[in-house]
Amino acid sequence: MENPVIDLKGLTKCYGSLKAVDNLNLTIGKGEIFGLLGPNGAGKTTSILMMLGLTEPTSGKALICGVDATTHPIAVKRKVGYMPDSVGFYDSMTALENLVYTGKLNGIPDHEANTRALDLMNAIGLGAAIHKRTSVFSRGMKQRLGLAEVLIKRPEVIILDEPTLGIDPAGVREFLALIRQLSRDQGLTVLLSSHHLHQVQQVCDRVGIFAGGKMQLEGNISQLSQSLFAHETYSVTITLKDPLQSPWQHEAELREMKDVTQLDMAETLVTVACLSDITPDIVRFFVKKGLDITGVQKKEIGLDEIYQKYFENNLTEDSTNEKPRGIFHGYFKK
Ligand SMILES: Nc1ncnc2c1ncn2[C@@H]1O[C@H](COP(=O)(O)OP(=O)(O)OP(=O)(O)O)[C@@H](O)[C@H]1O
Repeated sequence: MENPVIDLKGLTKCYGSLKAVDNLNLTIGKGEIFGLLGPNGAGKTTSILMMLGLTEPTSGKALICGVDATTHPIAVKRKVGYMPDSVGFYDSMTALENLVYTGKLNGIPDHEANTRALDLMNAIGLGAAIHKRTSVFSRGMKQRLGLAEVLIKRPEVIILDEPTLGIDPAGVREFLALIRQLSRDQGLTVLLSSHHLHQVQQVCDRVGIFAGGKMQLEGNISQLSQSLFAHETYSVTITLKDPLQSPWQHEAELREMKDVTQLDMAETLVTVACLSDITPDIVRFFVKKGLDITGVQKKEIGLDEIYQKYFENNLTEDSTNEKPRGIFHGYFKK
């Protein structure tokens, strides 16, 4: 990748004999939204702290916009906005006052801080609450205001740690849409650490599964699913009005259809596992054979299945800092 915004080279952090982060190599490009996933204790926060220059690596480097986070932490802090999982405000101040104050702390002149704060309050959907004290803000409102505080210094990268924790589903959708819009419109690079697989899947261009201090899998959802579920990337279940006869005279023909890898038939249900989305071909097949279809259900392999399959195969539940046994280790690395 040319000129990555985040470039981690052999990043390692040891706490005594524990390797919390073990030789992490990762590049994230401008405007990319990268999702960092992993169980508790995997090493996500430690990695983020090293990227922010808040903790020193034992070895390796974290370059942010080309700047070494360890040797130039202040320069990196100017370029990066960090939102922790729980954000705090001065509760006796209004939302606008809090935001302007943060702007001034970042060296933005009064007038400019005020203009930026007002623009941001509207952009994050809190335009009607600018004069409300943050003590009466809901969790979702606080998270939005937290995002505005991160954005007021116009960072090139934002790092969000569990940003949607405690927000209701509608709020989560809006929050993620906002992140995506910022990334697309302004080329903002986003690193999002989360346990919420659906959310990560909705918003991230690329994801990494982190465990035992190492990046175990990395890629976009379709790369990960095709590699882990080589024979069942999609599955289509057809419900028929009447049960099929056994043996069914057209079974061999359906099995031989392009990209079909597996077929299960039970009474009125036919499930076809396939390598690409051939739902229309499958439906056409049944209609041509004169069979009445009452339902079509398509299932795509998502991040939930990828995550589950990875950990089913590699880790036991309570072994968060053990080395995975590694049958997929290195599989998806570029
Ligand atoms: N200051 C510290 N001193 C000693 N060990 C630490 C320290 N900080 C983190 N660790 C250990 O390093 C490992 C990685 O922790 P880290 O907080 O980075 O994980 P995480 O992936 O962010 O977990 P979570 O999802 O629970 O936030 C854990 O085993 C943790 O106990």
